[in-house]
Amino acid sequence: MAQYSRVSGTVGLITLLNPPVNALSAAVRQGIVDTLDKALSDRKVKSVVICGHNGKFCGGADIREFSSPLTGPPLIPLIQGVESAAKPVVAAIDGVALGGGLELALGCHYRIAHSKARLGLPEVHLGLLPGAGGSQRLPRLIGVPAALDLITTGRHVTGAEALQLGLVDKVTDRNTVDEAVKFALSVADQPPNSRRVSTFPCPRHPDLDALFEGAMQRVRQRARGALAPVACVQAIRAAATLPYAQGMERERELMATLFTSGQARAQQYHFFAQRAVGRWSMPSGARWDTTKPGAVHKAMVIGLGTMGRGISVALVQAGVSVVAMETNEKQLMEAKQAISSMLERGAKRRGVAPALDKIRYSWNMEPAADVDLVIEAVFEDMALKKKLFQQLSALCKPGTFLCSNTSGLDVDQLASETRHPELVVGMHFFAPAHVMKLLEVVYGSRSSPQAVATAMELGKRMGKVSVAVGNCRGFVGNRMLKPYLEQAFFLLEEGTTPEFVDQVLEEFGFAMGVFRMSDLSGLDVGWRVRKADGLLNVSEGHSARIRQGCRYSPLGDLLCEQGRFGQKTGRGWYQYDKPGGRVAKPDPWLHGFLEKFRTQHGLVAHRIDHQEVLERCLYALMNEGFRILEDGIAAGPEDIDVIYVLGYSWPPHRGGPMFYAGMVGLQKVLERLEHYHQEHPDIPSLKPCNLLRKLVVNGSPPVHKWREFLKKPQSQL
Ligand SMILES: CCCCCCCCCCCCC/C=C/C(=O)SCCNC(=O)CCNC(=O)[C@H](O)C(C)(C)COP(=O)(O)OP(=O)(O)OC[C@H]1O[C@@H](n2cnc3c(N)ncnc32)[C@H](O)[C@@H]1OP(=O)(O)O
Repeated sequence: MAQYSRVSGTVGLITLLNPPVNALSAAVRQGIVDTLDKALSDRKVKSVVICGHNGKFCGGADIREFSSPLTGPPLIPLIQGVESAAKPVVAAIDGVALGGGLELALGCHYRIAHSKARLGLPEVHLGLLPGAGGSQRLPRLIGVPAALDLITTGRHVTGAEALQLGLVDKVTDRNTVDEAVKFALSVADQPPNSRRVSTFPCPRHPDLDALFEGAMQRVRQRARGALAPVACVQAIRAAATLPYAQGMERERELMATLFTSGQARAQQYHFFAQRAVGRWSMPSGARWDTTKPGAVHKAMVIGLGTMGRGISVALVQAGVSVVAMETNEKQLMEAKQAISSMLERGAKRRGVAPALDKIRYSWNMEPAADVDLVIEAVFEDMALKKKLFQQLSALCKPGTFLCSNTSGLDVDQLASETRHPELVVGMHFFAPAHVMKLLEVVYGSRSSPQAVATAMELGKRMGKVSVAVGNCRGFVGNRMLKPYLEQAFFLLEEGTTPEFVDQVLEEFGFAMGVFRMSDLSGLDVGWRVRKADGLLNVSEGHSARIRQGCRYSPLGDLLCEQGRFGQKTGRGWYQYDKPGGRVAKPDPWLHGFLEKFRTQHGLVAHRIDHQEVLERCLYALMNEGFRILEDGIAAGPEDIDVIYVLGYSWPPHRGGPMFYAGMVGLQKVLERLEHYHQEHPDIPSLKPCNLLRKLVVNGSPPVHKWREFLKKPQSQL
């Protein structure tokens, strides 16, 4: 709804009221129509201010309403009504003005913003475009290049940047509504005719064709296969080339296509899933809303390789004092330099001073005695980590949380080395740790709810989306990755090439196909893990393609034996112009090697098509996701999907693997898995999991109902 009052004698004040972000629900839209009517018909009112309750202007259209038939006054004519008002209307922008919220402000005749307010048109992240006139008014106000940037990236700008762009008329550090009222008094006598943005000509640009071509190329590269960014560019092109009314018609057409698309549904699901994972629970019955996190003022990071450096930066940027530790003095010095420059670059980007005084460096463990939390980020070696946890347990003050940045080792084993296993959790960061938004928080069988709450909260302070998951090999993300990688290797054995597999996966929307990714992260990483797992030993009398009773592809191991570790050695699944080179080129040597391998093992290459690559890689991965749900390692499909989109570059417009399984149809996923498992009975990951069967038997319910089919955890509280 919206509240109305008259202030300072002649200013009609409309306050949007819909906590927490004053989204433009049907009731709010009706409220605006009614209160604007009141203000315009009140003779004592000379000008109008629109603001939001509780320091937030407006978070945009109410996204929850998009999944049911639209009711209440539509937004486009409402904003048109504001713009055509005969009395000056001023938007007082505090907190946020996003999406429809900013579009409403663009319909006002003046915009006054707090310097720290955040303004933006983030609809592209919801699979939409700014469809309430935003795509037509913004370029008219700030020019085509700036509008292209804001609308296609969905990025937020501060009030200060908005002023530079010409998006707002004034910024203030004082009370925004008071300032807006003063401003409204000052313009009360000025007819708003010349202030209607829809009547502005779009600022000219010397080479529109080149500008739009470049923009189209960028969006297609950034989000392969996503419809919304392309539609955003098309809508802005309409603003630049057509009269306003025709531009609005084009905006409406493009929006109608997006609005009902599966991609929009997927991206809106992802929006709410990111928020839902914050409401975590553990099998013990412990929950986010009944557990208080411990205070973390000071933390220690042990091991300053790539991960440790990124974690240290993320902690410092979150305001935590850090002791960064590394035993090797040379590495410690290198790390210090690298961390300082990362902090300086980050501070420059955010327009603040670098908090270099928040971090100190140590080559020994002694400072651990005085910290609230330790994150170890040493080499992925269980024996090494165990020893470290023993030492920490003896050294730390009572109550210090001990966290491991392991990407898949057993958290319970680490906890069992300590005197207080309840204080131990996994904090699995993703590289680069100061950039990537995902954090897997891994609870072991003895982790206390408070330890989990502390890690979850710390992740949030670092600007991450934290997902609580159970303890198993690889946790959620890496456990699901295993069958996906395996399928890709098997497909090579059976007849295809790394280029074709990557092309299919990239067309699906992954930023990088599986082989390019493997070259980037280094083939030796998985090789070392397989060695530790005893997978490199061929049992006597058995084929090299069977290990531990299941089908196994030795291809990755054979490449490693040749020193082909990927980009860093200049050779891997592809060839590069030099070690460290980034441009992957098909490698005739590898094609020959694959042929030789097939001959050696009596394999006859067959034609593998696009569908088979996609289905075998993705359905095997989804199948493992269903197993993870069945095992209670993830509390719900949203947790898995958020992990995959934020940590494994699953395309957001496909929602995540579990959401995508629902989009494809669970029946179809089951049938195809059955088909492939029949063809390859020696690949257990292709055997459809029971939960998938159970969901299909129960009519393939939508993803938000799957939790009803999961085993209920037994509360032990
Ligand atoms: C037949 C077909 C016809 C088709 C034609 C159709 C034409 C239709 C025309 C309609 C035109 C509409 C055009 C406008 C579109 C939009 O405006 S889309 C929305 C754009 N806005 C956003 O994307 C902003 C989303 N929100 C945020 O980014 C953040 O929430 C925030 C505002 C920056 C606040 O962040 P923070 O303080 O961290 O809080 P959160 O935890 O994120 O949010 C708190 C709760 O509020 C919920 N929420 C936030 N925004 C919205 C929203 N816009 N709608 C609904 N709900 C919202 C959020 O989910 C949190 O709640 P919980 O999920 O319960 O935790």
